[in-house]
Amino acid sequence: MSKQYKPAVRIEDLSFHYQDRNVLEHITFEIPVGSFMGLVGPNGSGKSTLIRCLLGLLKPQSGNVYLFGQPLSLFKNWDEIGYVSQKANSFNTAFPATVYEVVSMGLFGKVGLFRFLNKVHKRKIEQAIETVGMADYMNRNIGELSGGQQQRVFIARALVSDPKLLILDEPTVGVDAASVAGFYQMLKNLNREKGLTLLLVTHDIGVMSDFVTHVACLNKQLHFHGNTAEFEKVSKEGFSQMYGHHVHVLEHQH
Ligand SMILES: Nc1ncnc2c1ncn2[C@@H]1O[C@H](COP(=O)(O)OP(=O)(O)OP(=O)(O)O)[C@@H](O)[C@H]1O
Repeated sequence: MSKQYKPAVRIEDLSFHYQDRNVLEHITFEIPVGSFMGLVGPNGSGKSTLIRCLLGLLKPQSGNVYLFGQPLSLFKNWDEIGYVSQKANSFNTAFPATVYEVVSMGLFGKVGLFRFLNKVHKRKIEQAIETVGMADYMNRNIGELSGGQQQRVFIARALVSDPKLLILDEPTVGVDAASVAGFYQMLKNLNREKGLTLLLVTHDIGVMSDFVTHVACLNKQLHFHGNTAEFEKVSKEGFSQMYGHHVHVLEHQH
C-alpha cells in the first residue's frame, strides 16, 4: 500500500472459519475515504462476520485488515469508527429516555459517564439530531418513535463523536417500506455533504444501489467489488446465480 493513499478500510486476502465451517474465503477489498459502500449478500453469506473481523471482534485465521492505513492491531482511534447494529439488538426502546438523552450517550466515551455536558457538547448533540432530521423530536421518548425514526436517532448517537467511518449493519430492518428511500437519502446526504465514509451492510440489493457510490457483493467469497456504474453493467443473471431467483437488480433509467 502506498504511503500517500490510505483507504478508510483495506482488507487483504482475509479468510475466516468457525470450527469446520468456512465463512469467508480470500476476501480483498478497499473502502475509499469519502465513499458510500454497500456490502450486500444473502442471509448467512458472512457479512456480519466480515464486519466483526473489521472491528477486531473476531480474529481471521489469515489475512490483514487496515483502518485508515494502520494495521488493525495498532489501530487506537476507535472514536473515528461509528457502528450502528440492527436496532432490535442494540437498545431496549422501553427504556425511558428522550431522543436528546439517547444521542448524548454517544459522547460518554469522550466526556465520561455522568460528567457535566458543556455548551460545546450540547451543541454537538443538537447538531447530530438536526443532521438526521429529528430536531422536532428532541424531547420525545425514544419508545414513542417509529422504527425508522429510532434508527435515525441511533445514527445521531454514532455521529455525535465525529466518526470518520460509519458502519451500519442492516439499518432498515424494522423500517417500513415507505420510509426506506428517505432513510437511504439521509445517508447519501451525510456522505455527500459531510464527507462521511459509510459502509452499509444489507441484503436489500435493489433500493440500496440507487444511493451508494460503491458496491461489494459477498457470498463467502467476494463476487463483485466496484463503483455503482460498474455494478450496473453486471448482468442480472450473474446476480440471480449468486442470490437465487427471488432477488433482482433494479433497472436504472440512465
Ligand atoms: N458463532 C458462530 N459459530 C458458528 N457458526 C457461525 C457463528 N456465527 C455465524 N455462523 C455461521 O457463519 C455463517 C455466516 O454468518 P453471518 O452472520 O456472518 O452471515 P450474514 O451474511 O451476516 O447473515 P444475515 O444476513 O442472515 O445476518 C452462517 O452460516 C452462520 O450460520
